[in-house]
Amino acid sequence: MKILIVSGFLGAGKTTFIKALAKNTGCEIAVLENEYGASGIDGDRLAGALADGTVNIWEMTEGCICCSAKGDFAASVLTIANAVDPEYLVVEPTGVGMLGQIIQNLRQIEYERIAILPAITIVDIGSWQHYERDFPELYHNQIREAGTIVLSKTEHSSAEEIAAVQSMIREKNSEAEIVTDYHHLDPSAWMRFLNTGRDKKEHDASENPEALPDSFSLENISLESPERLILFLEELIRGHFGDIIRAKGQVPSGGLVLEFDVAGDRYSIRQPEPGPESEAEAKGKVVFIGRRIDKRTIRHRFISRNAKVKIQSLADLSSGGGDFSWDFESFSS
Ligand SMILES: Nc1nc2c(ncn2[C@@H]2O[C@H](COP(=O)(O)OP(=O)(O)OP(=O)(O)O)[C@@H](O)[C@H]2O)c(=O)[nH]1
Repeated sequence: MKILIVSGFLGAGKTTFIKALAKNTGCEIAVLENEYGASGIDGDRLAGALADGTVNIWEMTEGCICCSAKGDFAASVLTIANAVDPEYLVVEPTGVGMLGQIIQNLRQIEYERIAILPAITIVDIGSWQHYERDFPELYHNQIREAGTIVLSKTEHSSAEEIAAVQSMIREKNSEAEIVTDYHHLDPSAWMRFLNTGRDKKEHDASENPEALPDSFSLENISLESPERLILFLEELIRGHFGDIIRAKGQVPSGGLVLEFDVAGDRYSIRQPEPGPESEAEAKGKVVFIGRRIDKRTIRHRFISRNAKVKIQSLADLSSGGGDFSWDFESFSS
């Protein structure tokens, strides 16, 4: 089993890239997601996009895979190797995972049958300056420790914008291959992400990230109509609910189930690709990551039936604790 880590900051485009990788290589791929907050959002999106069932997906929501003190991550990878043994295991850390620590954790279980490939880091061309300024330790760690850097959201970027981000990357990592437009790669070129041979780089697991944001999630919620969702997201990107860096989810809205994403200061809404869960069964699940999140106001914007609320301090999560959840009634009292 070969392990490929696809890292990148919150909302950079990791899940989108993994979908494209699975489709374009046609290889047997399993995915291990480290998610925060409401479970199943990325898993549902991958399952919907790859509905033919050729990909196995697991989620770990109760801990950070950077944390070497907890053996859960390495143990989960070993279990997948022993029980399923896919040709490739793609690991998607949370956007606030320290890449050097994740690779060092995996080193403990590397042997002839488990090979770690050089990691990929996705860099969002529209947000790198902002995130590099606010989270330099974390951001630079993800760039320094990667073997390949893939730029995302470059469709409307100028040559100067691409050159500027390339020069920032080169200062931190002079050896990584930089892929500037993965959406237009030849099908044969996709295999180079998987045919790289083992990772030979030295990795630094000693670094610690700066204070991390918190996460707040709600499940079993809905909205009256699609218009309500638009109004809510407009308020969100204007900062009405705190300093939200990333939000995503799916919400039954009137007669439709809608999927939304907020990354940086932009939002998008779409209908989910058909997956294993039918529209009628689809439950509302939303997660917000940021600082000073106005949880009460957010909660009041949604209609809730036995809503499940979960709050995680991502900083505590990195050291293996700080995760708690309770039902809607006890939250309101
Ligand atoms: N235009 C454009 N949008 C993209 C691209 N990659 C990702 N996106 C959009 O960016 C948003 C976030 O993408 P995801 O793939 O969910 O990002 P992620 O890194 O997996 O997010 P987290 O796991 O929450 O950190 C979604 O709305 C995607 O459709 C890209 O290359 N171009």
